[in-house]
Amino acid sequence: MGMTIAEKIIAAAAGVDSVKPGDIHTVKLDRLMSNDGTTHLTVDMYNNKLKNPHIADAKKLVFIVDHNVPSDSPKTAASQKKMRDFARENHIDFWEGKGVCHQVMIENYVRPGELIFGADSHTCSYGALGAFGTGVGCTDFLYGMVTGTSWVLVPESVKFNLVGKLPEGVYARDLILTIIGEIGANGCNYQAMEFTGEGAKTLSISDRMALCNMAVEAGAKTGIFEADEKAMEYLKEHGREPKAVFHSDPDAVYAREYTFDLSKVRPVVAKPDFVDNVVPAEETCGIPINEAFLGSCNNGRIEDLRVGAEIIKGKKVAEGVRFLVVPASQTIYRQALKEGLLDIFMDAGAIVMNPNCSVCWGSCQGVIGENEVLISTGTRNFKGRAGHPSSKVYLGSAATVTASAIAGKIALASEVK
Ligand SMILES: CC(C)[C@H](C(=O)O)[C@@H](O)C(=O)O
Ligand code: SF4
Repeated sequence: MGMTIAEKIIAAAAGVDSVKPGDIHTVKLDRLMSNDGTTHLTVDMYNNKLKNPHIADAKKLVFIVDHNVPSDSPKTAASQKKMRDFARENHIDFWEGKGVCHQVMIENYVRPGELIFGADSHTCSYGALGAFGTGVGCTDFLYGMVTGTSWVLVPESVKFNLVGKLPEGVYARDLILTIIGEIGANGCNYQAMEFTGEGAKTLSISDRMALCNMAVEAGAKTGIFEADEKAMEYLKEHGREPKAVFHSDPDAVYAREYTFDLSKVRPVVAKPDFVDNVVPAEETCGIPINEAFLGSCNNGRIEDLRVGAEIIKGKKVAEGVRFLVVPASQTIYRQALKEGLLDIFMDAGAIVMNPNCSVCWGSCQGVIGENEVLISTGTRNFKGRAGHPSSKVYLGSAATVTASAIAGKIALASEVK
């Protein structure tokens, strides 16, 4: 029986010829990533619960401080110190303030064909480069750290056949929100969302990241693209070689197949308090906002900043509105600086922040108050995600977020021209 890319990666990690959905395999992990959301808990378990604490292979571990950076309280400072000290003592790659973990991973580590566990739900982003990334809790992370292995229940794959090309002014962000709106927040529970077809080839690595990153918002175990020429080019630019390049077999079995015509996608917005509460952006136009956020591992890349800068150039952020612009990594920050994008944002009255999760995580920067409204390029709009339980989060593309910052209410880019 043929296998999908996801199945082939698991088979290789398990050292077997073939796997099928429902099998449970012990797998060798290529890499493990953990951030300041939970690493202190892992370190506590490591120090207090294990009889013989040791690390299988420190070279496979990456610790990244990105959620609350710079730290915002004595409590986070203490957790981060624990993480920092542990990384130093155990020779673990450590990043702090360099960017959102998934962006740092894609820029510096991820290789096609790898199996990567991250103590963060959006680890599924790594499928943009043809790797199988998935989120685990810190107990599973600890097991992987100590043994270098873990177990995987092979997921079914679901095929998303993409045809056509996204129209001008419509983005991968609109596409993934459209997909999630259609299939629902449980639409691909514990399945691998494989994005394929001619339309997939038209998408940049940044677009592919935006798609795979939000696979977990449809309940998926991972999101994945085949590593094609674009992925190889990205790897080359970043000085890396693939581990293995897998293609799905023509007779691979899928639980379901969907076709999405990219040319028919339009700007959409996910209304509070669920990511699948997706409507045409027009339906939300006019809703007053207090804050707009352009950033996160979903939409804080240079491509997104370019979209925002082009819209806001020569214009001003609406009075009384905070517009937070947060490049997803320092590399992106420097590039935006070089291209003059940060000047454009600052001239317009935006607040440009250091690379971090910012208000996507909602505990460090830009936290919103009672009954306030945020329009965001972050990943989630759950109740209280960005601050006060009565506050509301709308999710839209970089274009919609920037246009809304200018208008002071949810708006389409075409309205602020
Ligand atoms: C802090 C972390 C564990 C969490 C996640 O798992 O995704 C966060 O990144 C999020 O986006 O909600
Ligand atoms: S940017 Fe948002 S989704 Fe991404 S890791 Fe940070 S909090 Fe999670």
